[in-house]
Amino acid sequence: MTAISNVQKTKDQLLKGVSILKETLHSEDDVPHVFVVFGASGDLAKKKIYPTLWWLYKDGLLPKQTYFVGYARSDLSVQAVRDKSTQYMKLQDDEKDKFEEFWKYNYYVKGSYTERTDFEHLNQEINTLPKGDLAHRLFYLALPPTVFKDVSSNIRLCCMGHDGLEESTGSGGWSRIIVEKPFGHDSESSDDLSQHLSKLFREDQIYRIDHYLGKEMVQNLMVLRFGNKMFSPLWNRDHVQCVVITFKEPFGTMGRGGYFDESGIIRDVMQNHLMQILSLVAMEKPASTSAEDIRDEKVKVLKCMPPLDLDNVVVGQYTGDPEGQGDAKNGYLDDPTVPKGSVTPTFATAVVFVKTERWDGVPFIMKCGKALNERKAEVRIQFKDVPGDIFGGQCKRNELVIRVQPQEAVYCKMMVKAPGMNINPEESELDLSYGARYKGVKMPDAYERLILDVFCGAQLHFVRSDELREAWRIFTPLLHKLEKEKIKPAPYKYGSRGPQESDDLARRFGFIFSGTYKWTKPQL
Ligand SMILES: NC(=O)C1=CN([C@@H]2O[C@H](COP(=O)(O)OP(=O)(O)OC[C@H]3O[C@@H](n4cnc5c(N)ncnc54)[C@H](OP(=O)(O)O)[C@@H]3O)[C@@H](O)[C@H]2O)C=CC1
Ligand SMILES: O=C1O[C@H](COP(=O)(O)O)[C@@H](O)[C@H](O)[C@H]1O
Repeated sequence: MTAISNVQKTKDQLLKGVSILKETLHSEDDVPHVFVVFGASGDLAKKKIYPTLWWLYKDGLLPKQTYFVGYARSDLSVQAVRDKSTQYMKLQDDEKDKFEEFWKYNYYVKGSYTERTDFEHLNQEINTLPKGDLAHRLFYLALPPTVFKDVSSNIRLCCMGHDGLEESTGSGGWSRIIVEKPFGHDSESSDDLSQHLSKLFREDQIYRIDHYLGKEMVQNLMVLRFGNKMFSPLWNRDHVQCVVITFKEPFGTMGRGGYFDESGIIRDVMQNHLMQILSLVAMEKPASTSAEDIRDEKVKVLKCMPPLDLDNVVVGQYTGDPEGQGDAKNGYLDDPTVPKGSVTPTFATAVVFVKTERWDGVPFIMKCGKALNERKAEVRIQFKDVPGDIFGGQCKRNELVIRVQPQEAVYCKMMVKAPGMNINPEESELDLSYGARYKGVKMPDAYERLILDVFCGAQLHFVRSDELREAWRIFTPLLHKLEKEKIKPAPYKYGSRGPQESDDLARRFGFIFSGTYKWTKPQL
C-alpha cells in the first residue's frame, strides 16, 4: 500500500512539474517559437533532434505555436526528413493523428552554410510564418565543426529577428543558439570558437549541449549529495579511497571510424561527459540551485585540477575477435574509413586529482571505451577499509554506485551479518533500482530535457565557456603529446573489458576489485 501510494505521489509530483512548465511556456505571450535545425539531413537530426521535437510536441510540452524549420544543403523536403526520422520516433498506434499534425508545423529550406543570401532566404521563410517576424528563434547546429563559424556568423547577420537588432525594440522575440560538441579540438581551437561566438552572441544566448547533463542520474547527483545528511560527512579524502567514473559501449565505430578517428575517445567522451560528471561529484555545495551558482562551483573544481600526466593514463584500441559475431570480428583498423596504422585511442583510462582541501590525494579514475563487454555508465565511490578490523580481513570496502545507464540505480555495497546462527560478515547492498521503485514513471530522454530547457531559457544543464576552457586546459597537453609522439595504444579484444594495463593502473591508484560480490536481483 505504502509503495503504491509513494509511486502515485511521485507521479503527481512529476505531473505538477509538467503543468508548471506548461504554464511558464504557454503564459509567455502569443509570440510563436521557431526551431531551426541546421543539418536537418544528417544523422543527429534524424536520430535525436526530430524524434525529441516530436516527443515534446506530443506530450504538449512545447509552446502553443511552435514551427520547425529544417535547413541543409541537400535537396530534401519535409516528407524526406520525415521518412528518415520516423523509425527513431517510437510512434504508437494511437498517435497517428497527432503525428500528422506535428508534420504540418514543419518546413524545409535548402541552402548552403556559407552564402549570406541563403540565410537571408531562410529569414524570409521564417518571416512568412504567422507572426514569424516577431518569433522567438532557436537555432540548433546539428553540424560538423568545420561549418560552425560560417553558420553562426550568418545566423547573426541574417536570422536573429528582433534579438539581432542593436537596440531592442521591446516588441519581438529572443534568439538562442544551441551548439553540439565538439567545442573545438584543443585549448587553442576551443578558445578561437568561443571568441568567435562571444563576438556574435551574449553568453545567455549560447547553449552548449553536453547531453550527459540531461540524464536523470547525472541530474540526480545534486540531490543525492546536497539533499541527504548521511553522505556529506563521508564525501571527502578522509573516507573516500577513490572515485571511478566509467563509460562503456559494447559496439565499435560501425563504419563511421573516419569521423571518430579525428577525435578519439578522450575528446569524444572523457573531456566532456566524464569531466562534467566529475565536477558534479567533486564540487562544493553551491549557494543556491541557480545556473550560475552551480556552474561557478563546477568551474572551481576544474581550476583545482592539474593537467593530465601521461604516466597516469592508459590508452587502448580494439582489435577484432575472430570468434565474435558480426561487427565484433572487425578491429578498429579493419574499418575502411579509418586511416591505415591509426593510433587513435578507442579506450582510455586516466587518473586525475582535484587539489582541494576536500579531495587532495584522492584519485579520480575516469575510464571510457568502445567495443567493450557491456553498455554502462556509472560513478563508483570506493570507500577506505574499515580501520581496526575485528573480522579477520573478511570485510570488503563499501562502494556507493550511481548507475547512470542502463537501468538507473543507486546502490551501496555494504557488509551485513550473514543471516543465520553465526556472526559472519557477508557482502550485500542497499539497492535503489529505479525500475522497481518508480515503476511506470516515464524517464525523459536527455535531449528532451535539454531542448525544453532551451525553450525555457534555463542554462543550468549547459556548459559555460569558462568550464570549457578549463576542461581543455586539463586535456590539451596530453592530447598533443599522444599525437606528436604517436603513442601506440594497447590492443584489447572487441567485447573484452579493455586492456589489462587499465586494471593495473586503477590498482596502482588504490582501487580494489575483490571479485567476490554477487548481486541477487530482487524478486518483487
Ligand atoms: N540496483 C541494481 O540494479 C544493482 C545491480 N547490481 C549489479 O550487480 C553486478 C555487480 O555489481 P558491481 O557493483 O559491478 O560489483 P563488482 O564488484 O562485480 O564490480 C566492481 C567493479 O569492478 C570492476 N571489475 C570487474 N572485473 C574486474 C577485474 N577483473 N579487475 C578489476 N576490476 C574489475 C568493474 O568495472 P568494469 O566496468 O571495468 O568492468 C566494476 O566497476 C553489476 O552488474 C551491477 O549492475 C548490483 C547492485 C544493485
Ligand atoms: O557523445 C557521445 O555519446 C554517445 C553515447 O551516448 P549515450 O547517451 O548513448 O550514452 C557515444 O556513442 C558517442 O560516441 C559520443 O560522441
